[in-house]
Amino acid sequence: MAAKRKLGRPPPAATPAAPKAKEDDAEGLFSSRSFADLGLHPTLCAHLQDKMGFQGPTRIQAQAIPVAMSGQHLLVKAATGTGKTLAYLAPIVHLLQMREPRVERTHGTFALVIVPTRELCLQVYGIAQQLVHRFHWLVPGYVMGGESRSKEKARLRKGISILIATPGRLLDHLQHTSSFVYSNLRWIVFDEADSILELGFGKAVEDILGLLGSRNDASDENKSKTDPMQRQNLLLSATLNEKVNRLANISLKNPVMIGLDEQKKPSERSSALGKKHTSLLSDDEEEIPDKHNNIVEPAVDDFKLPAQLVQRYVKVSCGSRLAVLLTILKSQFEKQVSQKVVVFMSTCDAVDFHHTVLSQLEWSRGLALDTDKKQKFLGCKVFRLHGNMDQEDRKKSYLGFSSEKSAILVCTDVAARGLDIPKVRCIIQYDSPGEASEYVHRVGRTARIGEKGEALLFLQPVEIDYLRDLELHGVSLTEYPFQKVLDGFPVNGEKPLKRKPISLDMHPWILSVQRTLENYVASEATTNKLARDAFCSWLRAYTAHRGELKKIFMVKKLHLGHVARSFGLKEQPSLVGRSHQVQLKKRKKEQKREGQGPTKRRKFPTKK
Ligand SMILES: Nc1ncnc2c1ncn2[C@@H]1O[C@H](COP(=O)(O)OP(=O)(O)OP(=O)(O)O)[C@@H](O)[C@H]1O
Repeated sequence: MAAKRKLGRPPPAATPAAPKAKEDDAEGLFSSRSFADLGLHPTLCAHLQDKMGFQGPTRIQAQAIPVAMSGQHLLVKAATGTGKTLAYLAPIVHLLQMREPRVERTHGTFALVIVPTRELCLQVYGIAQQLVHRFHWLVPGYVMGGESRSKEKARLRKGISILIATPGRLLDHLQHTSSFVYSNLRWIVFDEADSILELGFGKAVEDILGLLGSRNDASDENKSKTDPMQRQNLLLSATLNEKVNRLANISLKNPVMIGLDEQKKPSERSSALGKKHTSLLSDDEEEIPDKHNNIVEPAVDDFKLPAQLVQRYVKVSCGSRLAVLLTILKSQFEKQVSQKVVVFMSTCDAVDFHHTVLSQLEWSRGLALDTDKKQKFLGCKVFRLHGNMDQEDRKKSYLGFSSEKSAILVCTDVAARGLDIPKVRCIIQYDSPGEASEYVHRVGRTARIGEKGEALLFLQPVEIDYLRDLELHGVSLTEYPFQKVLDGFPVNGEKPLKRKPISLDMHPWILSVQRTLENYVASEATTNKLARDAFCSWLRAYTAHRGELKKIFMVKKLHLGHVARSFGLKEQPSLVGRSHQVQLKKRKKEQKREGQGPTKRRKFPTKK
């Protein structure tokens, strides 16, 4: 056991190589060290243990905290839900609380944490608030899109020691809030660094680093505004990519790397970093640093997923997708009343439509035809979350779902990054995520910090090659036993005794759910409009898959009548808008070229 350090004594300087938690077993989540062993202040250690319930650091924390306290730049890649937030916040709080003279609000901002989404901003702010509980002179705060600028200005004027921010709003304040003091800035943290760049904040990040004088290639004029010698930058994510390389090249000097390429010698790293500064704006190959300049290897990378996560896929034909989703959710909540499920969709309109269906669809119990007594198909609360909601609704939804014991959250990828919602048991990816890294973050909302978790990916038979793409990243899924789930449901009040093999689309239960769904969508004008809008936006999103994925998610292989069916529509809505017309023309041209006639459309049984 390492000797305990004295109060206030600076921690020893770390070596460039990340210190390994020697006593830890290789696969375990937790380190065998204590927080005190890592050099954290006793008051902070006591608070972590007694008030936050953390008995000891996770392995990633045991590796990162001493390095962060040593003042070195840091690049961390670690699986979702392994405690990366504390890995950077605890050392910041530790170092700030012991600062002499004591930190005051008029000193402005010392630590800046940049995050990609508003919900993550609130979440990190919440953790910072807990951590400073015993150090009342440290003030955390946040600025983010959707909030009142003038109120934020007032808070910045008063002074915020640890500022959590989304990039756009931060840049806005850096440019327009003259009372924002950042001359004492010591830390810049990029949490979910790859996502910040993927979401198109590259230019904002460049401007932020420029204004803060924190680019390796900053002009002398900018550098003199602050004290870059004191600056420490940290980049973290469960998935790092080529773009992060560029950000690392711009903002990190001789970083210690944790969780990636640990064999690479420090000398290689430093020479790599010093050589070339690249832009965060372009995907142009020219801009990509050569292999020797890379911090994050560009090769296909294995993603680390929580070992206890059960990952499965269900193969469903397009027309039955929604009936199958409803059936799976029903079965999940019947098996276990108290649980939380997150369902990922590709577009905001799809979230709005499915949220309405999941929360409002009614049925006659057992799908018996002779009873008028209707009840909700799913009994639990359903929340929604996407980027087009207004800020108040977004906050309510996120906090509402977080505090429920039993609920469903229907959301876009706005909820995929970093969110730590307690007790989420199952992640359903109803629409495929596209990039494998997004898959990792979506499923990472469950099985956090050693808890159990399940993930289920919906795939159409024509999309099944996506499994191979995931396998390239070390992610492998097994098939979900949906037939068994179906067998558990009664039809016309009875569970069929002996079952002959029957196709899923023709199964009486699925047909009945589909009928219920279509009648509901047809009878409710608002839901019908939601369904049509969702249909159009879903198709647009489907055509937007990038690169290699275009070969798997091919819009020309879709039967639009079946797609309509998956939105509870009896007929395909007319596709308005230029992009659809272009798409249709393209489809026809391609069919002609391939010598096919228009796809034969199968008729579905009409409803009575
Ligand atoms: N040392 C610890 N002991 C117990 N629980 C911890 C510890 N550190 C963090 N946690 C808890 O683990 C959960 C996950 O932490 P956190 O959100 O920081 O993970 P993460 O690695 O940032 O995940 P993601 O990559 O998804 O953002 C949180 O609920 C947090 O409170």
